[in-house]
Amino acid sequence: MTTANTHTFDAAPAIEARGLTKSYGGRTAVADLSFAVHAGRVTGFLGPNGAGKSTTMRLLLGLERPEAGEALIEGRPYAALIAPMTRVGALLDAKAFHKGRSARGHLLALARSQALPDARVDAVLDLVGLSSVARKRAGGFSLGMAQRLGIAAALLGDPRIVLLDEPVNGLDPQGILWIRTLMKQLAAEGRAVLVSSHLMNEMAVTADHLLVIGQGRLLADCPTAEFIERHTDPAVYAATPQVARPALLEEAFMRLTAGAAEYSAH
Ligand SMILES: Nc1ncnc2c1ncn2[C@@H]1O[C@H](COP(=O)(O)OP(=O)(O)OP(=O)(O)O)[C@@H](O)[C@H]1O
Repeated sequence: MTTANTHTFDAAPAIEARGLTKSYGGRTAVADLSFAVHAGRVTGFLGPNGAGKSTTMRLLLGLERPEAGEALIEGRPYAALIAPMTRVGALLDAKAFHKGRSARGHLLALARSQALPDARVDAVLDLVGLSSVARKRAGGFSLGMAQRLGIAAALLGDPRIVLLDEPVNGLDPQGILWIRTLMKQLAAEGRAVLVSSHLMNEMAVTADHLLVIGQGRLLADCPTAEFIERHTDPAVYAATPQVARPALLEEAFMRLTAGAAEYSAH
C-alpha cells in the first residue's frame, strides 16, 4: 500500500542532518552541522581525531540528543521509524556483543528482538563469511572477526541505509578489500552507505562522495574526485596522471584539516 506520506519520505535524502549541535561539558563536539547523504553511493565521512564523526553517527541513530537541530533518516527522526533495523543498520563498536554468546546466538537474539526472520541470521553470517564459526563464542573472536560480526548485525534487517564507523579498523589487507567490495556492492544495490575512516587510500578508492568535518563543523561536502582536485596543490595535481590521483586524497585532506586537528605536536 502506498500513501502520500510514503511518497514524501521516499523523496527525502536517506540521511539528513539539519543544524546538528552537541556539546559535552561545555565543549562543542558537533556544531551546526548540516548535510545530506544519498542512496546509491558510498559517502566517506572524514575528519581528524575528535572531529565529531562518532558523535554525529550516534545523533543520527538517536543514541544522543542534540542541543539544537535534527537528524533524519528517510525524513523521520530515528525514534519515529517503524522496524528501524529494516531502515538503517549500523556498526559503531565492533566489540558490542555479549562475550559468552555464539555469533549465531548474538544475531538470533537481535533478530528476534526486532521480529526479523531467523533465516536472515544465516544469510548475513554467510554474507560476512562467518558461517563456519557461527557456533563459536564471539568473545574469542579476533578484531577482524568481530568487525565482520558487527557488519552482519548491521545488515540483519536488510536496511536501505548503512552506517559504518571505522569498519576497516584492525583488518588485514584481505579484510579491507572485502569491506571495500561489500560497501560498493551495497551502494550499487541502491543503498546509502555512510562510512567513517582514517585510511585515506582506502576512502579514495571506495567513497564516491566525501563529507569532511573538523572540530564539529562541515569543511567539505562534494564528490571525492572534486575534493582531491580542489584541495591538492595545483602543480602537483596537474603533474599527477589521472589514474594516480586517488593517492592525492591524503594530501588534500591534510591541507584542508591542518587547522582542525584536536591534538598536534609542536
Ligand atoms: N561521551 C562523551 N563524553 C565527553 N566527551 C565526548 C563524548 N563523546 C565524544 N566526546 C568528545 O567530543 C568530541 C568529538 O568526539 P568523536 O568521538 O565524535 O570524534 P571522532 O571524529 O569520532 O574521533 P575519532 O576519529 O578519534 O574516533 C571529542 O572532543 C571527544 O572527546
